[in-house]
Amino acid sequence: MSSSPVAVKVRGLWTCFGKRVIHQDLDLTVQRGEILGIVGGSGSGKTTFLRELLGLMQPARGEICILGEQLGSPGAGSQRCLGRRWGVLFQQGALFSAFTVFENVAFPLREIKALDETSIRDLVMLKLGLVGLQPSDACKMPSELSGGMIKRVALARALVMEAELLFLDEPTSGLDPVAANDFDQLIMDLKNALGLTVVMITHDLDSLATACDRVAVLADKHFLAVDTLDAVARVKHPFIREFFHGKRGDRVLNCLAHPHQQKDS
Ligand SMILES: Nc1ncnc2c1ncn2[C@@H]1O[C@H](COP(=O)(O)OP(=O)(O)OP(=O)(O)O)[C@@H](O)[C@H]1O
Repeated sequence: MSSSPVAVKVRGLWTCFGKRVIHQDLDLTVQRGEILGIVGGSGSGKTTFLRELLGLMQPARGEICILGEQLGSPGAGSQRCLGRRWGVLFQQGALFSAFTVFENVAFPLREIKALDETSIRDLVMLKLGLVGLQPSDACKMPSELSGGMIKRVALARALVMEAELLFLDEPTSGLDPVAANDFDQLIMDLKNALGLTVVMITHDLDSLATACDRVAVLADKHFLAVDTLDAVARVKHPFIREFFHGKRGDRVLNCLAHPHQQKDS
């Protein structure tokens, strides 16, 4: 296992669909133990970038190093093995609708065929508790769960292999503000308790302000800025002005600058 302080390193990454260039010479470094938020306009290539980080898609050019291992390089540990060190939470949770909560979370453990049923049961129940679900939720079907609970089950499944790194795609989408805030808090608690590194795609300004240590802004095929929210919001670019300085953006940034006033605003 690598002890590098860098969890994700991307260098000179180009993505093309036919002649269309989506990413041009992207560089990104994510430190271990940080929560990085990625924002960008619709179609800027956030999901495509995430797919490349997950090894689901090959970039046209460039290098991606995850937890010290270069994606696609022979002999650097199989991608399957590396996959066990990271977890993914897809936008809609992507639970198996015909499986109970317990079976959904147990699924990756059963796939590796290395644990007996008692160990699987103990691990699943531990992870359900970690994400704030009750033991009685284990036998529920996904159709019986709220949006927030579905995200929590998906998170438990992403963590069940003892992931060191979590990739989250729009984790708070579809949640009301209270559930979204609870979920952000859960991500921060897990980061602190488990030392997780988190890379999340999000449009949610509140998530960026409360949960993310740094923000990467993807626009015009590049990362325009990768910095704290405060610093990023000061970059002069039309996308940043529109995204961070609408009415809601200014409120969030104001709360960030004056946290003691947050309750009054
Ligand atoms: N398989 C594909 N073939 C061709 N073009 C694609 C393919 N996948 C994505 N694209 C194009 O690449 C661009 C980036 O898509 P992507 O889904 O990564 O954007 P995004 O930033 O995640 O957008 P959104 O926020 O709307 O989900 C889009 O213009 C999309 O149409």
